[in-house]
Amino acid sequence: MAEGLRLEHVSITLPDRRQIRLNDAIRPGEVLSLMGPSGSGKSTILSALIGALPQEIPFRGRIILNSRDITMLPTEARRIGILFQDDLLFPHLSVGGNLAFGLTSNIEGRATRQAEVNRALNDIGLTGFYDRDPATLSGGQRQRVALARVLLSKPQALLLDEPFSRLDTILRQQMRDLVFSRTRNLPVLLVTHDPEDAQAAGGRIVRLG
Ligand SMILES: Nc1ncnc2c1ncn2[C@@H]1O[C@H](COP(=O)(O)OP(=O)(O)OP(=O)(O)O)[C@@H](O)[C@H]1O
Repeated sequence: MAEGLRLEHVSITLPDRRQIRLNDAIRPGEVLSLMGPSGSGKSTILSALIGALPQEIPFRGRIILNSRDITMLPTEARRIGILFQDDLLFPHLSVGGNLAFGLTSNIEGRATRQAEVNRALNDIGLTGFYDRDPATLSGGQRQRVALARVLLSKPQALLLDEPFSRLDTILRQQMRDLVFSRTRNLPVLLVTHDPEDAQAAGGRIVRLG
């Protein structure tokens, strides 16, 4: 398989000497759910994938994204997006300003950037939110903005780190639908404690620990 995210013979040794081993591939449009008890190494795997593993945690194996070996690349060159439980927005910028922030280097011209951000906001049901102060957003709206931000960065793979766990039941369902419908062309790795998240994702489940 050339397209997608491959973890080839990945082995990570945790500080207490436990080993995590993964040899798997996620196709574009597939969601692989990673489950396991607290401390089993789920966040450590995400750190390894984005290239942010602490020096003291040894990593072996290769990470291949769309045929490109990204194992040794710095975080910003990997083209992997990540959505967290609690995404932080710059408080001194508007919602639109936050979203435009990451675009400055690759899209020329203020009007073009603004149009691109407005398209992204429309796409996630936040039409007219460009000038809003992030402090006035609800938890669900913040998660939508975080989703728009990660999609605007045009990742080739997406990691989801418990992105639904702070939301109430109804919002959670809506956010799952939104995330999975907007990421159909990407390989997605979902870290979750919630079996319902994994069920909604509809893909395979890998258990750690
Ligand atoms: N930088 C570090 N220094 C020391 N220990 C670490 C470091 N990073 C992770 N660990 C340890 O590695 C183990 C795995 O942690 P990790 O955060 O990956 O687990 P997790 O499955 O994501 O847990 P949770 O579900 O609680 O988020 C834990 O025992 C943790 O204490």
